[in-house]
Amino acid sequence: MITVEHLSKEFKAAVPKEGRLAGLRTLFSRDYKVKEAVRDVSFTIERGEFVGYIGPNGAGKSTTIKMLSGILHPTAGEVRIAGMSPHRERRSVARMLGVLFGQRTQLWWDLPVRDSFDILAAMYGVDEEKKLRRLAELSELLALKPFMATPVRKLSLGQRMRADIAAALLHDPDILFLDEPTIGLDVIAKRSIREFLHSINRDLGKTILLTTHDMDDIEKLCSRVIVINDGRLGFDGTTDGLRRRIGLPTIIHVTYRSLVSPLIDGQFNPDGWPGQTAAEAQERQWPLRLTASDGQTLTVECNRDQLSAMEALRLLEQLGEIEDVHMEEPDFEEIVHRVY
Ligand SMILES: Nc1ncnc2c1ncn2[C@@H]1O[C@H](COP(=O)(O)OP(=O)(O)OP(=O)(O)O)[C@@H](O)[C@H]1O
Repeated sequence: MITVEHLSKEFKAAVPKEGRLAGLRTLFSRDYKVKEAVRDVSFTIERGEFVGYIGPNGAGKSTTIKMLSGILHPTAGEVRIAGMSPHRERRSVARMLGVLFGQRTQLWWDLPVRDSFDILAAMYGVDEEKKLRRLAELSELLALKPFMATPVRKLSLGQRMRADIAAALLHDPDILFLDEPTIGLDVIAKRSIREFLHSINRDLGKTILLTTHDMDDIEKLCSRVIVINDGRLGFDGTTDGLRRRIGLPTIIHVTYRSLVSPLIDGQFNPDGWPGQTAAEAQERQWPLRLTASDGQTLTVECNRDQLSAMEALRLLEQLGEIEDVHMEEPDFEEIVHRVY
């Protein structure tokens, strides 16, 4: 559905001058600094995928989305949307795309929301009957009714974002590019937008590329994540794959009814685990690391790359009769920070 091959974008910016009339001299200067915002990025996205496109500030996310939607022309490389170039076949591609930049509205600030929808429908060639049907559906799903007659400047941020999402979907595009659709929203507004996005992906098969700094959005919505850092692609795979690659341990708290003490000096018995071979014990290849012991409760770290949760539990069972188990998966935000 979306193919990106060796995509790069350079920006030229005038080097600022200092001293008298600095602004004017910068304006007429021929000294440029080149910023490589996106460098040799390649990926493909299949129909119906929900992909997170993440990276730290200034990584090149918005620049990529602008190239994917034909707003910016790449310095090198190619983008294909359903086989078409968003730059050369802009009109045809625009019909397939809905784009949202959460930081900027595409609605008319002083006009009632309804009027903005009318203008957008006319721009996209959506006929009256289809427009009314789409608006009725979107208004129901995104609860737009109470503020359809309100000028955009008077909307709350959550209302404005819902109106902007409706605007991006008015012409029923197959693909959505969403740049920070939950920025600045409270927990409830975020949840309602997340649920809406999840349902249009799952039930209507919309292909979605989502850029956000909110790792909860990514974890809850995206099966796949692409990480970009300093313009370069750093990771492309599943969210689980990202967890495995970073290898932060799962923390397991086990409370025993009676503990067959595996501990000597606060460490696991160096003679090995029950069930461990002598050779494994000798090499001290402990599959779990003990981080705390408090009476009947042990806290251990388990590297899920080496050991599944079931295997870890089977081992822990051999130390005594288990009363309760609590597992803490590594925080996704923490994982992502390690990739940045
Ligand atoms: N029009 C422009 N002219 C010059 N430099 C630009 C321009 N647009 C973006 N840049 C630079 O390109 C780099 C990537 O910017 P981009 O907006 O794509 O990052 P981003 O990943 O979306 O960041 P953020 O998360 O902060 O929105 C930044 O260093 C930015 O300053």
